[in-house]
Amino acid sequence: MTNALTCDGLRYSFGDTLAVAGLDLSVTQGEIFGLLGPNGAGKTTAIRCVTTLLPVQPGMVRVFDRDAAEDRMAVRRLLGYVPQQLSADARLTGRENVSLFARVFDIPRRERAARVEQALEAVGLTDVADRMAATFSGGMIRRLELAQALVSAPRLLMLDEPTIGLDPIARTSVWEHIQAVRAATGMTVLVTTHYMDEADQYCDRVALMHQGLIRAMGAPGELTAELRERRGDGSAPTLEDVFREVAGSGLDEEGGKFRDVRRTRNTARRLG
Ligand SMILES: Nc1ncnc2c1ncn2[C@@H]1O[C@H](COP(=O)(O)OP(=O)(O)OP(=O)(O)O)[C@@H](O)[C@H]1O
Repeated sequence: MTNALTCDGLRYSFGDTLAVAGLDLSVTQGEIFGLLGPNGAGKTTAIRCVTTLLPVQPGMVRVFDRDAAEDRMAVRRLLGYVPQQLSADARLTGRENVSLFARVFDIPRRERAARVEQALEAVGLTDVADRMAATFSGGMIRRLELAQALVSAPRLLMLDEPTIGLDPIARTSVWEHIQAVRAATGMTVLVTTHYMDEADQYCDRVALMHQGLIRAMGAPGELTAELRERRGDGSAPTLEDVFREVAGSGLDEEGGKFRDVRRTRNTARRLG
């Protein structure tokens, strides 16, 4: 079966900073795959390379067997992307925001209204679709952004820190909608997060990324079981413990550079 996404030695530098240092990754069709790591690990840069927003060399990124360097437009048509920074317009209603994306994606006029309704329904926003987005809670805004991405019926949906800054109830709701959409459509989902507990609960497989490289990859249960075996002391390690072992530090101590933390905090503040 064709992989939804293959990265083969993906590298990307900003000047002297090697943000992604040779990433090898395969995401199977239909899975929810988590790219995990602290601020500054290179997750967003890797995602931007896949979306074709950052240029890559031929052979480094393939989406459903289309090369991101050689077949950029075909790759873009297969993708949905919800960036970490907010992308909904507060002065438009929920429905207007999704309609705007339907026009941007060039969905034929006669299908547009139905596709917008489907997308709003998929994220549970039908009843509030005529309210201004400015009145939405942080969790509702995240779900609205999910609807914006879903309206084009992408085959690979990429979400950058979809639950950052949300309260636990809103986080659960965002994840449940992601799972429901996957179940209904068979869509593949690639999600970045630094919340290990969420990844453990909702992702089929995860890759733990640190300083531009993947340090461990597998189903969360497999990774923790392997560590339990290595330790052999009967303790029940978490994914956070696996990360600590492969990266030499926990996520909290890691911290990231000032600009990475500032960006995360800005997103969290605007949603909170
Ligand atoms: N536009 C940029 N210019 C210069 N350096 C950058 C830029 N974007 C990212 N970097 C650097 O590249 C590295 C990887 O950053 P990236 O944003 O990909 O990490 P991340 O894992 O997504 O973190 P976050 O959780 O903060 O989004 C960091 O060292 C970061 O400072």
